Amino acid sequence: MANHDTTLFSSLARIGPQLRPIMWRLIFGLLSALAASVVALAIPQVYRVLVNNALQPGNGTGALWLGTAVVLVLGIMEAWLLVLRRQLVIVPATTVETRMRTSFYRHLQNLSVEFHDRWGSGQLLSRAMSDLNFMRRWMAFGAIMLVVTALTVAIGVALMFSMSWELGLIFLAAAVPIVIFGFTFRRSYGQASRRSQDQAGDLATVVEESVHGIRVLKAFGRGREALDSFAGQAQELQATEIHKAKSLATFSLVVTLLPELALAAGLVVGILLVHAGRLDVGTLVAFFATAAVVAGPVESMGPLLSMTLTAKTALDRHFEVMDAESTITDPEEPVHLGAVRGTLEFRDVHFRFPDTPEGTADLLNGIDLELRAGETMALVGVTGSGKSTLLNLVPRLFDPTGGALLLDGVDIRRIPLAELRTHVSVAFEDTTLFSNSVRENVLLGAADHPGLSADEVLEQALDVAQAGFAHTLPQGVDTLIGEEGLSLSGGQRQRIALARAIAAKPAVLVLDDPLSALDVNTEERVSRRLRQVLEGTTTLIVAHRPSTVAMADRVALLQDGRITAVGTHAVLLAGNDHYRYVLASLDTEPKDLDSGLDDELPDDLGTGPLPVAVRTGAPNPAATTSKGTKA
Ligand SMILES: Nc1ncnc2c1ncn2[C@@H]1O[C@H](COP(=O)(O)OP(=O)(O)OP(=O)(O)O)[C@@H](O)[C@H]1O
Repeated sequence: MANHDTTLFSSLARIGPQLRPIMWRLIFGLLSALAASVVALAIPQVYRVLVNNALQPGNGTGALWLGTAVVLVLGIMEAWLLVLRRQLVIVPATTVETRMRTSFYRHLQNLSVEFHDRWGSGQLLSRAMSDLNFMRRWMAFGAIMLVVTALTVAIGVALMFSMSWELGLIFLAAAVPIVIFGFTFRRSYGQASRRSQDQAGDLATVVEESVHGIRVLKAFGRGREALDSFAGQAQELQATEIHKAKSLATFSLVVTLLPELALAAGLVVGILLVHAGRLDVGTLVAFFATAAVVAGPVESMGPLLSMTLTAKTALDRHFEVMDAESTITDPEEPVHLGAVRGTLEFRDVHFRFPDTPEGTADLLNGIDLELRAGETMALVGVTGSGKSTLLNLVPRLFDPTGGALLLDGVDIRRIPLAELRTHVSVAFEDTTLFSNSVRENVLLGAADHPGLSADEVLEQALDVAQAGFAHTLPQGVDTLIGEEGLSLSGGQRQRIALARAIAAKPAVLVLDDPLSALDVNTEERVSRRLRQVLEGTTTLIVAHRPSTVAMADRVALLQDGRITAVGTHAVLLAGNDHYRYVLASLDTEPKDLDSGLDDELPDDLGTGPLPVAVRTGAPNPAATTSKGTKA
């Protein structure tokens, strides 16, 4: 996944296309910083004239005042040019950062579940936030100052040579070890920088996971162990940071000390040259004033180089993600379904996870299953048999490694992804709610429905999922829920997630044990309403409880990667030993008892104006029309 062997220039060059729109402002920023340096270098030349002429005995004070005024004006110009650099680059640099962050986020959305299974969330978080922050600071300051510093040093050294080649040589001699040391510093600091950014990403993952799982950690009293493990990782990061700081300190020592030594040696040689009459005092003063101006940029070489190496690492890390290609892509020659009937066929479907060891049979090893339009099919199998995985294939969260899934006879890989996902709606057992209102969570996947307002769709979905409790929340359906909002019980969360799947009014509904956290009474009511709504919607539902199985028209038995039996509950119960065995092992109690007393809604609400057809096995014209419109 990670390519750590990129060169500094090849890595930094990758930001080129992002910079193109703001290139002119960056160039002007660079020119103003350069002009500030040139102005700073011009000031010593005024000293030279002052010392050689104005300060000579017998000369008037007029030249002294003029010289002082010129130095003052130059000083003000230098300060103004530095402010101008900031103003020129700050907006474009933050614009590039924002653009890159947004496209990073868009790319994350497009990457397959398989990618997200492999990457820690903290690694992605740190790449989206701190790495792009490093990159922006380098772009707005580091890159410009590195060029300006190099040019200032070059111009300053040329000026110093023009004043005295002997003294110039002394300073050049000091530069050689700095350059050699700079190369070794670059390599070792670059590696440490990479290590530290990766470790920071891992640490962010640990924080994210433990905040997410705080209840489990507390309940099992594992807070101490989690803290110890975190502290261990934090110390590793600290060690890397200390290593970085030490290495930067050594480099800074060299780049500060050598010019200082050169300055001392230059002072001795300079005075000897003045004594020998080969150098005038004004030039000697100007030489050392120039050396003082050049010393600043030379000393800033260390921090600037380290900033550049950190930016290189940040860009490498950014592009590692941006270069990852989604394995689940839109078809090159898409087929648009139009009105969807909702037949779903698994044809010799195979699936294995990429990390499955060689020689192991496929998890799904030749699934053949056909769901008729409008049919409710329960999927039953022992735990770990691959039921959830099979469900994930329907909205193409994973693609089969062999065989095909067909919706209305069309391979789903030939249907544009966005279109497929308007036809297929999902509710997972592990419910994810976003930090939004109930309304936004439920209407997340709901498209426009002819003749129905968003509020009506919301009400119907909440009603079917028996999620009327939402109206009793402090701000009703506008109450903020999810991670940063009100905490809901497991059963309440499940019902909101179920309402979300229903509100999308899909042709195919995929439900992964959606009622597992409900108490028996609520489950019974939800099941009854679901049965009414699901008429006309092809539904594949993983069942862990006999009551869920009872909702289905037919049951499919998943065994050893294959569908070994399909039939009604009664027929399978009478004639299939494995089915009886699986059923006997299914839960009869909810995993997270949710009393359901919070929403004692009348049971006889009727089906309301939901566009459902009477169950005939035939397609539901109303539902089909709305889906056709979405397509
Ligand atoms: N992302 C993944 N990478 C690798 N293996 C996985 C991944 N997700 C699931 N598995 C493995 O695939 C197998 C089937 O998992 P799956 O969740 O589909 O089973 P299931 O029948 O739904 O189980 P349950 O009834 O317990 O929910 C398990 O052995 C699981 O460890």
